[in-house]
Amino acid sequence: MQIFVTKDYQEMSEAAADMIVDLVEEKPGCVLGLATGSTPEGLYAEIAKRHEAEDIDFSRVATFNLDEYRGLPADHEQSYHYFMQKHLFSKINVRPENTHVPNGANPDAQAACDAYEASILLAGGVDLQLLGLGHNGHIGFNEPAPEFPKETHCVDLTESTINANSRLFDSADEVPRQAYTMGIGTIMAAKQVLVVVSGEDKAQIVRDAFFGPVTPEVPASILQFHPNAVAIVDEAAFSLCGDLADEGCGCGDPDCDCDHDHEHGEGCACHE
Ligand SMILES: N[C@@H]1[C@@H](O)[C@H](O)[C@@H](COP(=O)(O)O)O[C@@H]1O
Repeated sequence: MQIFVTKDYQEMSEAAADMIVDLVEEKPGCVLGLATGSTPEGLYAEIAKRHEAEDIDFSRVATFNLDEYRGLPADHEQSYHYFMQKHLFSKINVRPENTHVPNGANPDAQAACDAYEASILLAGGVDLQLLGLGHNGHIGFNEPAPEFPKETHCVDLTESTINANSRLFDSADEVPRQAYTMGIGTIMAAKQVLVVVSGEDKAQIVRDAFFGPVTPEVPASILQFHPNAVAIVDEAAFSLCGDLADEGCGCGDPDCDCDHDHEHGEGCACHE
């Protein structure tokens, strides 16, 4: 796993948007796996800006979101359908029929999840899967568990996730208790994975997930085994990992040989 450390949230968002835009330019018919949460908002804004300024074409891109709350229809303001529409889909020229989010309005969990998994396979699999990181190490809505769930499935959300996500609802009581999410197997099948993490409140989980033992109790730790995983983490989120980086500026890249005498991202070999 390659870890790049950026000065702040804005620099993290720009670096992640660059990776996604580069892929779309190289492979106009690529399949993007997308994520929700506060962390990707900045990078979606950057992508929208690049689309506008440089006419980046998304008309052949297909997208698959990681997850959706069970029981929320697509037009519910807290649904992930709505989030994606607001932050990205309405701002780029992606075709609505090419955007996919699990169908939270389908009460038949097995049918909704099986159909979603099949549609990813039919599209040829995900080229690049974007991920945020939950405070307990969840990715998508794969919560800490005794084993790694493989395919898209229905999950019971943990109290900590319900509380963390209640900031977006009127109260914690309104947060759905279940969600449909890609499984860890679905995520690991993506050709490339890009995790974005920002903020001091994520510092402990960054250390546990990216440097600790690989265990389903920290679902994101499995990404250490992905053959092409990149994490872009801001300094605040990386602040408990400095002693674990092999050498150099603390970015975690073993090939980095910079000399600490500069700001992250400036003249540092690992940011080129
Ligand atoms: N299901 C989403 C995850 O996909 C996301 O990564 C996580 C972290 O969100 P944030 O970026 O707001 O911290 O929250 C939610 O639970």
